Amino acid sequence: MAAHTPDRKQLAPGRTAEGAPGEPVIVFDHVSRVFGGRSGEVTAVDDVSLTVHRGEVFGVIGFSGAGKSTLIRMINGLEKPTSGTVTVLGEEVSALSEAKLRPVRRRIGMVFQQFNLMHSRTVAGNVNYALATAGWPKARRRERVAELLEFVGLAEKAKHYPEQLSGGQKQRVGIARALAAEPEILLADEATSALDPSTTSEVLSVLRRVNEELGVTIVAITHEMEVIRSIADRVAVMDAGRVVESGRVFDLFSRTNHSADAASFVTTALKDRPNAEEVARIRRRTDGRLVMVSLRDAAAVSAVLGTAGQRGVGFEIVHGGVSATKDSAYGLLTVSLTGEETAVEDFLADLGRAGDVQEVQQ
Ligand SMILES: Nc1ncnc2c1ncn2[C@@H]1O[C@H](COP(=O)(O)OP(=O)(O)OP(=O)(O)O)[C@@H](O)[C@H]1O
Repeated sequence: MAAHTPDRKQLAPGRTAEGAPGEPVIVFDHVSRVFGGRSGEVTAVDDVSLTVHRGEVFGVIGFSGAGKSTLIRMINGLEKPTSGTVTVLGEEVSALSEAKLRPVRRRIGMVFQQFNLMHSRTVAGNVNYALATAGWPKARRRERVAELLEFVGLAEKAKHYPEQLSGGQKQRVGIARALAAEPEILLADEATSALDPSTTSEVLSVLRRVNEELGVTIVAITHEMEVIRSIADRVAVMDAGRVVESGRVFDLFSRTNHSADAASFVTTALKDRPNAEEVARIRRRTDGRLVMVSLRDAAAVSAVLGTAGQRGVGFEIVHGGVSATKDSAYGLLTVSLTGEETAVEDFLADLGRAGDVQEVQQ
């Protein structure tokens, strides 16, 4: 991609050498969006403040209706806040007229759940059209189209029409088109929600390369935990318009003490936590004390579990799972502990130093 991107390194350097995030590129400051309707008002986004830094992949996750689409649409000015400000690449987009928004929008690409390709144009034609719209001179477009299709692995499909492609291939064309004019930010609106699991991973790996190789900042909204797990650095969990939890992906997945609002989403989405029905089933066959232990440091937790026998504590792993995020493995085990109360207390204190421990309440 170097041919037309001589200043790409200065433009979008991604993280610094030390791994610290770049400067803020998207800032939501106390943003609310209220829609009026016949059946009353809906607060789609409710007092959201968050910052996305250059070079990161920021995920926004939540159930349908949580306000994710409204939030992402405010980044490129397709939606305006009712109150608060949205600043993107240094411009307060929430205050800009359509005409003044145009140059900012050129620096932001977008991919959609339903791909939104033009069916009467070939794959190359779709990408070329985006370049033409962005004002690229004809002489430079052909080479740029080839470069983009090469990047998304579809060089040999240039002359095909969208209907001849699989869902994953269509979305890769969507990504090539979104990257055409060298955006600094890419917005992905449920980019993999229409795809099956294998094509989802193919598209996610292209998005990861867009971030890592081109240094493009990505905001991905999704209801799929898998998307967050595999590409995001940080995540905000939305519920009823509010951000109920945010932070590094690993921290969110490995924590047991979620706020009440976030807990309902997180426990539903993460299968390593027993739901109420599973807890009831476990309780029927064990009368031990049930605790959830996060494996932030699996070796440390294993070392403590290994001392159980000699301390007179019996333990059984009754539920759990270990998965990989973008950076590392995390896991959550539910164990049933039996033995003298003081021995169990003592053991739990050590376990709490190795991991994050929470008593199962239900
Ligand atoms: N233009 C609109 N007019 C009225 N209400 C709207 C409008 N857009 C969104 N809403 C309402 O705002 C709330 C949040 O919707 P939004 O689409 O942002 O959520 P979401 O998390 O993206 O959900 P989904 O994945 O289903 O799109 C919903 O209650 C929705 O009905």
